[in-house]
Order: sequence, then C-alpha cells, then structure tokens
Amino acid sequence: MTFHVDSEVGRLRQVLLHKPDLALKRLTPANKDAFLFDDVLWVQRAMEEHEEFQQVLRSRGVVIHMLDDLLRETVEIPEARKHILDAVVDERWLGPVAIDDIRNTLDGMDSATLQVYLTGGITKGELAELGCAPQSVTFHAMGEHDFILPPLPNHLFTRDPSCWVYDGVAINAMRRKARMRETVNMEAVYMFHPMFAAGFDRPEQGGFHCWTPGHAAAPATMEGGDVLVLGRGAVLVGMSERTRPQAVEMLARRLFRAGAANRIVAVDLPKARAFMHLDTVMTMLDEGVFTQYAGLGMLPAYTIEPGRTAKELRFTDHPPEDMHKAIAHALDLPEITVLSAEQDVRAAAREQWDDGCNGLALEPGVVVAYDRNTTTNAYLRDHGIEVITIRGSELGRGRGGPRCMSCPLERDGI
Ligand SMILES: NC(=[NH2+])NCCC[C@H](N)C(=O)O
Repeated sequence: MTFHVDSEVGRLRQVLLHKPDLALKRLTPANKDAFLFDDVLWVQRAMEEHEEFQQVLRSRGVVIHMLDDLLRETVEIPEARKHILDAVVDERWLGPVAIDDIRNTLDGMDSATLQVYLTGGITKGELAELGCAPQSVTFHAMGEHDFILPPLPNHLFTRDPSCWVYDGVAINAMRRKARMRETVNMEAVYMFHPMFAAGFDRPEQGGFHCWTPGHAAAPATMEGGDVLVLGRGAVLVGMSERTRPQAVEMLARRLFRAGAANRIVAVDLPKARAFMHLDTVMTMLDEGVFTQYAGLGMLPAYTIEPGRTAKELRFTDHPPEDMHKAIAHALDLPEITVLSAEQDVRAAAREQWDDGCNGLALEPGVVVAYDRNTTTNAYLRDHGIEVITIRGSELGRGRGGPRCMSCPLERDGI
C-alpha cells in the first residue's frame, strides 16, 4: 500500500503541500483576525519562501503533491463537484432564494477556475460578473466585495484538516469556522481523486482506513497539528484549543479496533492561541528525541489503551511530572530526551510564537525549521540534530511552521 505514516521521524517519502495563493491576497488588516492570521502578507515573498521549502523537500527525495492540483483534478469528477457544492452552497449562509443561482454559476466553471475560487474565495462582485444575479434579499444586501465563499488562507497548513495515522487517514472536523470548508475539500480529494479513491476506507482490498467521519464529526473536532504519530503503535495527541477529548476517544476506538495502534497518550494543553496545537510547542526530531517550548512546563496526561471489550477504553491518569515518562513508556523506551533551548523567558516565548518548536523531520535527526529561531536552531544543532533552515518571515504570519505546512502521506516507521 502506498499511503501510510508509521512515525513522526522515519524517512518522509510523500507529502501534501499547498502553495500560498489567491486566499492570501484576500487578507486585509480588517479581516485577518477572523481568518486566523496575525498580519497581512507580502504574498510574492511568501510564495518564494514556500518554493524554498519545496526545494528542500525535493532535494531530500520527498515526492510533493500539491493540493491545488489534486483539488482541480478532483472537481473534474461530477460526484466530487457535487459533494463539495452540496456542502458549501448552503441556504443557512446564503439564503434559500439565492442558492440555486450561486450553485449554477459555480457548477458552470471549468475545474481550474472552480478550484481557484474554492480555495481563494469568491466575492459577490466576481459572481455577478459571471452573470449571477439572484433576486434575493440576502444577495442584494451584501456589498460588492463581500465574500459569497470566504477564502481559505489556512489551507497553507495542510497538516490540520487531514492527517495520516499509521495505515489510515483522519479527515478532521475543524474547530474554527474560518477553516471548516477545508475539511470538505479534503473529503472530496480522498474520496474521489484517482490517487486515493480506489483505496479509500477499503483496507481489506489493499486500501487504507478512514478513521473519522470528516465534517460530520463536529463538534468532536480534532486538528492534525495535535496528532503526533510516535511510532511502534503509539500516538501522542494534544487536547488543545482545537482538539476535543471526545474526538480523541473516537479516534482511539477506531485505531484499536483495526489493530493499527495500541496506545494513545493524550496531553492536556492550555487552551490558548499561542499553544493552539501540540506541534506549536512540541515536536519529535529523532527516535526518542523531542523539542519542547521551555515555557510550556509539564502537563497532565492520559494513556489510553484498548479495554476488555471493543466498546471500552482503559485509561491511566498521569500527573504533570510524569508527562515525559508516559511518552517514553508508550514508545517502549526507558526515557525520552527533551531539548528546550536555554534562553531568557522572553526570547523563548518569541521563538515559540515564531514556530521554533515546529520542526518537520525528513528522517531521524534531520529537520526543517524556520531560520529566524536562531537560538533554538543552534541548540538543536549542538545536540546532534541536523537543522535545515528556510525563510519564513511571511509564511509564519499565519502562525505555522514547516510541520504545520505539510501533511505526510507516506513515512517510514522507526
Ligand atoms: N499545525 C499547526 N500548528 N497549524 C497552525 C495553523 C495556524 C492557523 N492560522 C490556525 O489558526 O488554525
């Protein structure tokens, strides 16, 4: 089988990325917060930075799949188009009168154009230019520049709306409204794109599992930034601002029933934007080696294991001081090494904010990181990690680093 992710740090073979596009040009000082960005971007430079990221991955033999290509090819398929339009052209957002006209206009687009607007968003004015003029109060009351479909600038962070856990994919219901339609796009790609369709949810026929019901799982939200595939049947999950314990239990049951994993360590993260996902404060760099934000401290954790029946889950409650022990135990190691750069508290907080802890491993001990976090990177190098740096001054304004910007589709175990 081609697609499976057996660890966090084994050799990375195939990855899904999304290059910054129209959606980033839609960000303004007035709307950026609603779209979960902390600033507007110099989009041209962001694209160059992303190119650099792609080149690093290619030079290390990683095969890159681009979401815009996959999505364009997906919406060539009538059922896939229908799946997406059924979900996004919704009378609860657009009013019952306008939806037929809006839908027909979108459906009339060729696949390349539809893909651009599905990720980049479309305004009332842009739709009107295409002849869409419904006699609807909702439509008329909207301004020329208001979004009929809001853009999805966070598609850049392909890690979150779907994530692979061993021999299956989790298509995740997202916590924030600004990201919910990303899930719908990912559902269509996995269910209908020829690269995935034949294997989708058909493990017995050489395909892969689908661990989650996609956007229908809401409000049991989970985001891939919170899911670390430790390896050897273990998974580390952050119960964060975004990922609910309910979703962790649902995932645990599916993984255990399929025999794909046998231990989940769930850590209870502070519910704060700076720590929105586990991978913003902790990532794995090598076998048994992690980097962790010094200001995070130790967190309460649970180990979840299969119960006596398929319905039951057994859990062990760990006090904060045992967090690292619980992770080591899940990995069958006597202990883990946790690298937190030595620096003053304010410098540490700044580097964490700039994704200093968000390394993407390409193989054990080799990670991609933003160049700006000089203290963290130097510290990791001093401790034997090969750190390949990329620029991220623009990309990082959406609060995501190399791990957030990548969704591994195939990775070896440890
Ligand atoms: N895996 C991650 N840490 N992703 C970061 C996502 C950042 C994005 N702006 C959000 O708020 O959702």
